Amino acid sequence: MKRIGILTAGGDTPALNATIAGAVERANQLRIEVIGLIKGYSGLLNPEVPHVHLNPLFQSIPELDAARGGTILGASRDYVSADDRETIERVVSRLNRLGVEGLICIGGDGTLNGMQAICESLPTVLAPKTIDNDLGLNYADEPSEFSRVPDEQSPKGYRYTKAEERRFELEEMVNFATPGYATSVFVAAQNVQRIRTTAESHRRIAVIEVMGRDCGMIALGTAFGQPDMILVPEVPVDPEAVVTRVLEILDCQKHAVICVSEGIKDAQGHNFGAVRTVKDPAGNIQYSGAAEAVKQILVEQIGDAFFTRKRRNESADAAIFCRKIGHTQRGGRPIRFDRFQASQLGGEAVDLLVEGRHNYVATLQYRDGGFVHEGIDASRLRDRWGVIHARPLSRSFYDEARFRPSAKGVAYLQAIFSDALGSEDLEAQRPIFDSGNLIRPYDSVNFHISKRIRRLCPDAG
Ligand SMILES: Nc1ncnc2c1ncn2[C@@H]1O[C@H](COP(=O)(O)OP(=O)(O)O)[C@@H](O)[C@H]1O
Ligand SMILES: O=P(O)(O)OC[C@H]1O[C@](O)(COP(=O)(O)O)[C@@H](O)[C@@H]1O
Repeated sequence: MKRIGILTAGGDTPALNATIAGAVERANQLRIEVIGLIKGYSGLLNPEVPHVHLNPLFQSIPELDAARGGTILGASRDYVSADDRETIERVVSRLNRLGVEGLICIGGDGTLNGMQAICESLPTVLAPKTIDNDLGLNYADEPSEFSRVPDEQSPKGYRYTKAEERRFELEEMVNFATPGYATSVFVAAQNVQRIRTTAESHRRIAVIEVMGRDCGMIALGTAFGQPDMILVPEVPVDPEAVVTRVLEILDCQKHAVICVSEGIKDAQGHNFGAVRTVKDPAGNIQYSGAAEAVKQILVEQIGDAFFTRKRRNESADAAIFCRKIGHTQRGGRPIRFDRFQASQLGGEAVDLLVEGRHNYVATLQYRDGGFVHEGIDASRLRDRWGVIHARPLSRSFYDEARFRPSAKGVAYLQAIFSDALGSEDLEAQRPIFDSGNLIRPYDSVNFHISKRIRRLCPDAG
């Protein structure tokens, strides 16, 4: 194999450049050229296929820095339909014209679905990414637990349901954690800590919303910031139980911090917040307002009198505030766990292509108290209809009565985070007060990369 392509698709994470850097480093050792494809699948759909040679003379370009968040290649959510054979053939012929003999897609479950269309014509490997940590399986036979049930509300006329999960050991998990997750938990947990002291001083209730779509992994990880309660999408939220617990907490500490995952649901499966369909045939939806919905319940159930009687704010509305951590969870420098594991998985993806694997996934496995990297056939992640489902947070990781991680959840988090941060991560915070920041404009990597971008002469059509 002389030349491979690499792209980053889906929502970005802080660890994408680390994965690219790891892949390029391994390719340098093997003397393979790496062509970076700009803006995910969008670049492949563009007849000019904007691209960058990432390792001229088998040396990484200086813009590629594993410690820099985001992706120097850009990312998008453009859809590649497996049914549109004409477009797929054009995409493959463009990659052939570029001399690309194998493709690494850095992405999550959506990216893997998109990759399926190409893998029949070109060897492809997925290097995982997603802050949501929903790419993988809790145990190998999990896909067989999904069934289809009729649903008139759904455009397809059906939806998927999952049987009760079985007991499993942590070592059975397929893709234990995904690069990007650790940094987002680091950011979210720090935010929880920061919001805590102001809620405490002013005797208020803070409702903090974190990302994750329908997976409560990020919310679970915020336990490191010691919120009083965590609400996750996998466990239906019972408003009465939430109010009771909040009152108990207020009774002993006069304030409360609640962390809610953006996708939390009630017993009927309805989302607490608003669900907005985005123009993405992949079916991605955007959640918003889960924290506000929880606040509303508390305002109505606890009422103004409770707060005024205790001279804690003039109303329930004033006493309860919401904060959405938002895209700060996806941005900035990756912490050591993400930098290291992302680079390793990037390298593993190159090795898998060189071994001649088609449609494979480079995964992180937990074995004997440490991590190993392993290639698996992507079909292992599919159910009997060929669908890849987002991995849910295992209910065994969550203590429903205490709204906290269970003992098993604690063991899972410890495995990832006990050595996740390096002293260099703390040192990297120092330059924030560099007085040069006050006078120098931001030096955008896009500006430098755009000088390196090359294009194919557009093909017919
Ligand atoms: N079933 C599918 N078929 C083709 N392309 C898909 C499919 N699902 C997702 N994609 C595409 O893969 C890319 C990444 O998907 P997305 O869901 O945004 O992120 P992630 O890979 O993190 O799950 C997007 O460009 C999306 O349009
Ligand atoms: O950037 P957008 O389009 O607002 O997307 C927000 C979504 O992206 C994520 O950060 C990551 O999603 P993907 O890994 O599926 O790309 C979700 O947690 C969140 O719901």
